[in-house]
Amino acid sequence: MTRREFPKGFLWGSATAAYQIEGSPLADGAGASIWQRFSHTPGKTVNGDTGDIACDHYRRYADDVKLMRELGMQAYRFSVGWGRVLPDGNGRVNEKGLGFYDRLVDTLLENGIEPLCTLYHWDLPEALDNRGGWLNPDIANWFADYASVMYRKLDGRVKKWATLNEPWVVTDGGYLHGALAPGHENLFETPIASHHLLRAHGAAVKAYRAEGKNQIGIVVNIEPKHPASDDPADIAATKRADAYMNRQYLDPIFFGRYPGEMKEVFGEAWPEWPAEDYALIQQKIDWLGLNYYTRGVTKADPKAWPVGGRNEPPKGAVLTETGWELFPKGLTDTLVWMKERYGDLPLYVTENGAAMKDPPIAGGRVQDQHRVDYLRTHLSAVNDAIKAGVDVRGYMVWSLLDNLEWSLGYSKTFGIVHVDFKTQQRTPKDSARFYAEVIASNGGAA
Ligand SMILES: OC[C@@H]1[C@@H](O)[C@H](O)[C@@H](O)c2[nH]c(CCc3ccccc3)c[n+]21
Repeated sequence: MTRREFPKGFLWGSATAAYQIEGSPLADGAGASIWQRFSHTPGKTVNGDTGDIACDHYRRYADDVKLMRELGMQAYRFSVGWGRVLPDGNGRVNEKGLGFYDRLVDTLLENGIEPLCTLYHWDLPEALDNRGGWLNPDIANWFADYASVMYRKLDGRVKKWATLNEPWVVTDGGYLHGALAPGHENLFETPIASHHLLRAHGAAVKAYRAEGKNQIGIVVNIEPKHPASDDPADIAATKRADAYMNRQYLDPIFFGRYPGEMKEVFGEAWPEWPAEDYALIQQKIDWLGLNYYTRGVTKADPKAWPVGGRNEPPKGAVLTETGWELFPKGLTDTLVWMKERYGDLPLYVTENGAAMKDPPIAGGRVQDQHRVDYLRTHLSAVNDAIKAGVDVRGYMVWSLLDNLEWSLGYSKTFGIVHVDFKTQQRTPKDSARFYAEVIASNGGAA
């Protein structure tokens, strides 16, 4: 194994999201989310799986934090269920819901683990969706008011905030293709939801500047896009795919404008927005989170709506269980690209991991060598970006636990810790043991 030096103080942790692990979606006065409704809608998730129980983390959080400590975790990226704290989405605060996150943060700190808090990881309160949700311009204020409740309660103990997790997935999955909650398939709604997500992000950052004393950023998913061939149609489709996924959200935040290709992608469905929106969206942020899993290879295809290009991994590509090509170099390239395009602000890899066909537990072990190999190659890729001068400050593996993989239910497992959903028994996989060594050696074991 080659020794890989990571900077002193590099932050090693794991990531999860509320609806994917907590269970107890309506406990203690919590308001239902759009994922509660979506997962209970027949046909929307594999096997009709829901987050009713998930990893039962709402009740088992103390044991899960103990497990993080045993693995040597230094940080934990979690998300807050908006509806748990504000059952109607705005207005009255549910103290019991807020109390869960208060206790979770204290338990993390007591175990020497830094909490990183994501305010929105896809589980919009149903009550707000009933008022238009991300299609209602008022949501920027609803989100900022909710964010302020969380800042007042947790800021100081939480020193790194993220407003949104992956606005691209929220809109592409939830408003364009309908694969994710709230399940809309509407070309005209999609850019409106995107724009309101960005305005909500800006409003929450602005609210943070009024009362927060630490750092706030945003988490985006980025896939480097490569043309399937040097056919000009493939190259043009690749540019559109890159704009649509990789630049659509960070360009407005850093440059106050959308990529020029967006008009091509959405055509008559692409709206114009007033200058004051861009001023709100362009609030200065302190750090950027990158969720990296794979690259995209784009083949021109007029039927592949709305980009006019479909993803086509090359022949012979090795794929994970979710069909994503193993391409660790894309992680290096993306980190370098983010620094070069958006500036030298602190970057965190806020998600990286893989769904693999894990072998069954045998003798208390899950020998997930494929996942160990995935982590090793991607950690090496992070190290290459650091050596290239990128200010990468931490890495959160996705995910701590096997959990509800959204519409794919429990059929796909990303955890470094196996969860038996019948008994709720946690079993660290070989990848957890490997990751514990990586942390203990500050990357040396990678
Ligand atoms: O799919 C694995 C994880 C999810 O479980 C996380 O909640 C989510 O933040 C997340 N994002 C991505 C990459 C973007 C993506 C998500 C879903 C489908 C296709 C691409 C992968 N993941």
